[in-house]
Amino acid sequence: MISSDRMAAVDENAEALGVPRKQLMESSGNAVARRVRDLVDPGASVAVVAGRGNNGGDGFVAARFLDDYDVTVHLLGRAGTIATDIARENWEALLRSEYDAREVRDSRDLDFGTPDLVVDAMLGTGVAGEPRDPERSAVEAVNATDAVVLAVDVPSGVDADTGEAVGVAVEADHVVTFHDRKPGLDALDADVTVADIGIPPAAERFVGPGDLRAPRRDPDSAKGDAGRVFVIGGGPYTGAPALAAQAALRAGADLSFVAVPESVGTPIQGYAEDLIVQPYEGERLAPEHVDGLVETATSYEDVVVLGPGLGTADETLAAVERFLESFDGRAVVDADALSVVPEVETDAALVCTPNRHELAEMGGPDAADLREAAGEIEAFAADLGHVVLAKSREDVVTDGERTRICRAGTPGMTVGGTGDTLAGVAAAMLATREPFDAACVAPYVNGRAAELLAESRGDGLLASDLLDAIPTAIWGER
Ligand SMILES: NC(=O)C1=CN([C@@H]2O[C@H](COP(=O)(O)OP(=O)(O)OC[C@H]3O[C@@H](n4cnc5c(N)ncnc54)[C@H](O)[C@@H]3O)[C@@H](O)[C@H]2O)[C@H](O)CC1
Ligand SMILES: [K+]
Repeated sequence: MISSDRMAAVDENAEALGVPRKQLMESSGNAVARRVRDLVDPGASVAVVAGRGNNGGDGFVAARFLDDYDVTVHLLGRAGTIATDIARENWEALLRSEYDAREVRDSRDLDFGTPDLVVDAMLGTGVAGEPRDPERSAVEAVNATDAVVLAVDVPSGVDADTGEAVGVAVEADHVVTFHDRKPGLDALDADVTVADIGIPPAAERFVGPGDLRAPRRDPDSAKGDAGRVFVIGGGPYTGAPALAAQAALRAGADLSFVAVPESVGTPIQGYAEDLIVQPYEGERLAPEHVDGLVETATSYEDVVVLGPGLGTADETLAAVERFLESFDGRAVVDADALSVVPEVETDAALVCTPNRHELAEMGGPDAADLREAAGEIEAFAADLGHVVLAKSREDVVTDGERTRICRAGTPGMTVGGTGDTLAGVAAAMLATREPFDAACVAPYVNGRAAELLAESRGDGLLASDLLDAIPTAIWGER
């Protein structure tokens, strides 16, 4: 089962893996034609009713695979308004080869005769709202025929995710959908087949550029803002919390707060004027600081980063435990704070970011090759009840049910501090995405940032160099 958002992401990932959309469209159209062959005999009359998006493009391709049928193609609207290059190219291919392909410039001119079969290629996953004319009239005309109706991907007017129709919708007898079932199709009274269109499994398994698409968290629950990040770190170390907090800003967070012992507040503020430093008394985090921190994080719905530079003093780890016991928001847990997670009962939604050694210390698999241990890491995350982003050359991201691999990055990233920037990016992503999504995208962004600097910095890369490259990794290349 695959949602339309995820499908669009996978589609873009496939393109980045060298399987362009036009090729997928060719396979889709071919699959539609094969289904036509199953349903009606050669010589039968087939009307392809096509919209101006890629759903229509699939219909144009299908026509080329049906030369032993009596095919007419009806484009709803003017060819000049075809929305995508690949659909337009396939339309023009029909014209050049003298297929019977017509523009329907006015819905009153809609006349596709009395075909044996109608291919509904009007609207697919790109539909927004109820079908407007000419699609609306065409949907009604299709429903009024006696023809067998074969819908491409999803019956026009039906929402692929919910199965609902806001206005009119095609009453399809058959649906050929692509790559994987769409959740909305289960509700339909139609026979559904799934066609393999040649999307490599890697497009789903590996995090890619498609995953960077618009945030998928419910905009209402995000309160319309890009999030405040609250880094709880520092004491024995000062660089780590500052890197995490700055990376969060570079990845789109609105505000970055750093709660640190007052002994290190001044140097940390000195690193960057963009940070809002909130000092608490003493030289390290201790249980007496926790109630105030929980209250701040909770009242502002901050995404917390817990761990960078905290150290391993007993009272600090007791404070981490106490924090997690009473916090019920979203947090990235990194570094020294990780060892506490398996011991604690928490209502918080956590993204844990262990490296290989920290993973083993948490009770996860002790493996030299994390990718090979992906199954065990998934089982560990299921047990833990939190998302695990296990960092290595190939990161393993899992919520205990789904597991993905992130291959982005460079050898230069073994330098200290890149884990801190990752934690900050993950927090910014967690402000606008679900935890698993955030955990998939964060190492991709951090790794892409390093890739962008590979030529200029090589093995001399510093974690602080990544800060500048993070925005380009997210927004620059799209
Ligand atoms: N990987 C894949 O799954 C592939 C899918 N393919 C097919 O592409 C469509 C989705 O194409 P897209 O261009 O995104 O959208 P649509 O064709 O569904 O529709 C967009 C088109 O329609 C107009 N429009 C939108 N809403 C309405 C409305 N309410 N009334 C009228 N018109 C509307 C909009 O302006 C656009 O012009 C997917 O379903 C598959 O069939 C590809 O083959 C590639 C691989
Ligand atoms: K359709």
